[in-house]
Amino acid sequence: MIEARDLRKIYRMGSVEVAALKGVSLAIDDGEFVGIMGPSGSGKSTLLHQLGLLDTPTSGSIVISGTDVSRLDDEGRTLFRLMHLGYVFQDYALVTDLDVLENVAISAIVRGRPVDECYAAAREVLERVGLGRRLHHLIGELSGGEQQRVSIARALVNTPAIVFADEPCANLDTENSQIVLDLFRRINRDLGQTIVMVSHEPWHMDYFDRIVFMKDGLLDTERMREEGLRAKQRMIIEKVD
Ligand SMILES: Nc1ncnc2c1ncn2[C@@H]1O[C@H](COP(=O)(O)OP(=O)(O)OP(=O)(O)O)[C@@H](O)[C@H]1O
Repeated sequence: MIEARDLRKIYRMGSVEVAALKGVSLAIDDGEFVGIMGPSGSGKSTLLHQLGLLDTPTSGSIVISGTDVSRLDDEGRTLFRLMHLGYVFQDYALVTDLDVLENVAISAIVRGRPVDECYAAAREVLERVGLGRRLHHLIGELSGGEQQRVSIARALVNTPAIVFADEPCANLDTENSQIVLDLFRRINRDLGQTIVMVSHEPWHMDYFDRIVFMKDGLLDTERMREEGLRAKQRMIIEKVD
């Protein structure tokens, strides 16, 4: 589904250069729920932004569903994002002048689908995230957790190949974070939705199929090996119990 090779990203600010990614290669399979974790400043968001075509790497290649997206021009990237990818951000990024249903439907409308079909799809996906009774509420009338569920519905309405989520629980309390994570887990299991999510909360680890640990702009392979062993041990202990 996603194959990234030797991704490097250097941010330049005047004469200062920050190497945020120093050669990251990874593959993500169809239907995986992958967490990107690691300390602050390790390059998690930068990696997500490159994989999600929200930014362009300094070098390296990314192939998504067989398309070498690193070769696309700006227009091609915009179109690819629109047709194949969905996004959930920590600040929800919803349109406050529109109601819940419109916020989700508009994402399908801009893709050129017939308007009736877009509203039907928006209703269906809002039911799925448990907001079927909030269709005509304005965004300001919803809790943070509900707003994040609207943005998840918006990300899903076009049945994207991959949903990218950058710290979607950063502004939520534990209870709402749990609701959002349970929802992601359910969407992943029921729809086979591929999800790539950045998080820095250790308790989120239980929700992911696999975790990509970052450290100082590189994959933290040592940590990944340790966590893999820990998971294996847990499985053995559960079997013995
Ligand atoms: N637009 C930018 N311009 C310059 N430097 C940047 C930019 N974005 C990120 N960086 C730098 O790149 C490095 C990686 O940042 P990134 O945001 O990817 O880390 P992160 O692991 O997501 O951190 P956090 O958990 O704090 O969000 C950091 O040193 C950061 O200061």
